[in-house]
Amino acid sequence: MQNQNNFRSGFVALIGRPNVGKSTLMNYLVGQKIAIMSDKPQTTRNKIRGVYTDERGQIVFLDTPGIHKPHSKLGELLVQTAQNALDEVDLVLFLVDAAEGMGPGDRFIMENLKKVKTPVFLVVNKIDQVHPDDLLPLIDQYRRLFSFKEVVPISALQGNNTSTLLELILKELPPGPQYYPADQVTDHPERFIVAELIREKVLQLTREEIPHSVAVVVEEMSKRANRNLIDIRATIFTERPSQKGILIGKKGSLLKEVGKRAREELERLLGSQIFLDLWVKVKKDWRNEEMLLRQFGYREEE
Ligand SMILES: Nc1nc2c(ncn2[C@@H]2O[C@H](COP(=O)(O)OP(=O)(O)OP(=O)(O)O)[C@@H](O)[C@H]2O)c(=O)[nH]1
Repeated sequence: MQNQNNFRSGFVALIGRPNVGKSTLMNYLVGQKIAIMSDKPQTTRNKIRGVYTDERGQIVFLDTPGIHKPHSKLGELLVQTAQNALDEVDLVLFLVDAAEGMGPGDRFIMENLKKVKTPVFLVVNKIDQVHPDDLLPLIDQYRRLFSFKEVVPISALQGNNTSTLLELILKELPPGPQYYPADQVTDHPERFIVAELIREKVLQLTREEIPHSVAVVVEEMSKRANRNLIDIRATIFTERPSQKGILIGKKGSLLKEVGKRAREELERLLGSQIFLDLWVKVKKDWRNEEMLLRQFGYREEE
């Protein structure tokens, strides 16, 4: 039984330029291979979470979209989301890349952070790639521009100093409840990737018959206790009933094929057995409604 009085919990936003290692850190801390890592920037575009739990407390990580200068209405929405997220959390982790050094993107983020009241930790990642002598001058550079509550150098890839980071985070969080069961995979980064992957299979199999406006929402994603199996329930939204018919196909054959291809690829990607439950629904004019945009994960238009 956890001691309710000492148990701490709260929400922590992870921010940083693309490629600084946010997903790697989340994966390391949460202990599962969840977010897809890649060398391509902007793989994690929407607001997503990982949950870390131990006997001391629970940290709910919000992997906010990168704060960058917006180019479209949806882009603005994205930056606004990031900004709102930062105001609502208990702590902000600002991740930077020790090997890359400080860039204009970092300065832009620090300018935005000045508008936020939440305490900020500077997390200097990829220290395995720099000489220790170069670390202090780099940290000084950041410190001159912003007043950080803590500065923690780490290697998310190798796990160096990550336990210190956890300790400092937990110290910063208020006493609170356990929001999520310890073994639940919920609202994880891969939801977005799962949705994108299903959408890709739909487009591959339907060609011109289904327009690119088709949207996929992952409604539920949970890991079965003590088993390497993830249950995923997802809905494919089309604009017209006729498209729904096409997507389902004769006796459900097309939908079945979409599900089969998506499942096989997801199993490879996530290294886990997948039970995929796919639905098709008609949602008229979803593109025009902001509410639905939210639901669909603030996806930026190509
Ligand atoms: N050497 C080294 N490489 C790292 C470390 N952390 C992350 N990387 C690498 O940096 C690259 C980007 O890492 P991600 O975790 O995908 O970065 P991200 O910040 O989540 O990127 P976006 O999702 O695009 O915003 C990957 O190739 C990682 O393997 C680290 O501590 N050391």
